[in-house]
Amino acid sequence: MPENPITIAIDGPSGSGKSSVSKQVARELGLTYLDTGAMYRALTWWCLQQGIDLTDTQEVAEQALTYPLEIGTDPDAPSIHVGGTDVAAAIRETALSEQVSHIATNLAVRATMRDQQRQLIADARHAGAGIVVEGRDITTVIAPDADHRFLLTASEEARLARRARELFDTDDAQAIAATHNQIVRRDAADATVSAFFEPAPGVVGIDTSDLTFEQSVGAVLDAIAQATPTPTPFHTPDDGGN
Ligand SMILES: Nc1ncnc2c1ncn2[C@@H]1O[C@H](COP(=O)(O)OP(=O)(O)OP(=O)(O)O)[C@@H](O)[C@H]1O
Ligand SMILES: Nc1ccn([C@H]2C[C@H](O)[C@@H](COP(=O)(O)O)O2)c(=O)n1
Repeated sequence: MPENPITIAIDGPSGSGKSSVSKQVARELGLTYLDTGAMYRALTWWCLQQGIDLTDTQEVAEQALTYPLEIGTDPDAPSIHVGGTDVAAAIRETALSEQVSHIATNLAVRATMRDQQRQLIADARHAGAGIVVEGRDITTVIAPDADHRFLLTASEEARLARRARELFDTDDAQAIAATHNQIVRRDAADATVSAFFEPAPGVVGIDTSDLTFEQSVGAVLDAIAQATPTPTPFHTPDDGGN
């Protein structure tokens, strides 16, 4: 268990690779992993289940305070339940992805999510575990004091192709067109409340457009290694420096 558990914050637009890269970085460094986007998705699922109008900002904000979320932080088995129901698959469905921005642009919801996410990070640290946290506002709002902060980017073309391949197993023109709402339209809405296209000062930007997945993970790990000072051996004044 690390004595001084680190926090690694990773942001980026849709399809930049932040979820898959963050999970792998957490595995390789033996850290826990928090997918904050899953929390917005889970609240969306819950509100839809309750028949709540997602544009009713006050009602949705009240649900954010009380919805029965349980989120696991094991990068090998990230789990998410709402009211005891496993929602891991349901929150990735296209229909839900196309509605989650109603929730993510609700400023009262964001304030509640900020408190909940900071508490989850604090819980991990108190348990002696480091954590990789990914989303849209982790480097800037949730954990601006994180030990390492990254913004993963990729060209729109690369991001559309990745998501099309994930959803349809092909990146032909029809698949790209069907993916447009989930990437371009959603990012445009989400970018009205968070800045995730350009790295904030002090945040390391990594363009993954022309990288393989493994190279993206390597770029993050290399940057962490370079920024981590190697301990210098301790010498007493009379040991001659040996
Ligand atoms: N160079 C790369 N870096 C990261 N992921 C890549 C790369 N090349 C291809 N991929 C693939 O692209 C997909 C990226 O999906 P991922 O869910 O990680 O993105 P995301 O940024 O978290 O998107 P969203 O915010 O919509 O969930 C994965 O299937 C991943 O394997
Ligand atoms: N810190 C965060 C995390 C996510 N969001 C928004 C952006 C998306 O519309 C939605 C789902 O995120 P994804 O699973 O696609 O990463 O939640 C946000 O605003 N802030």
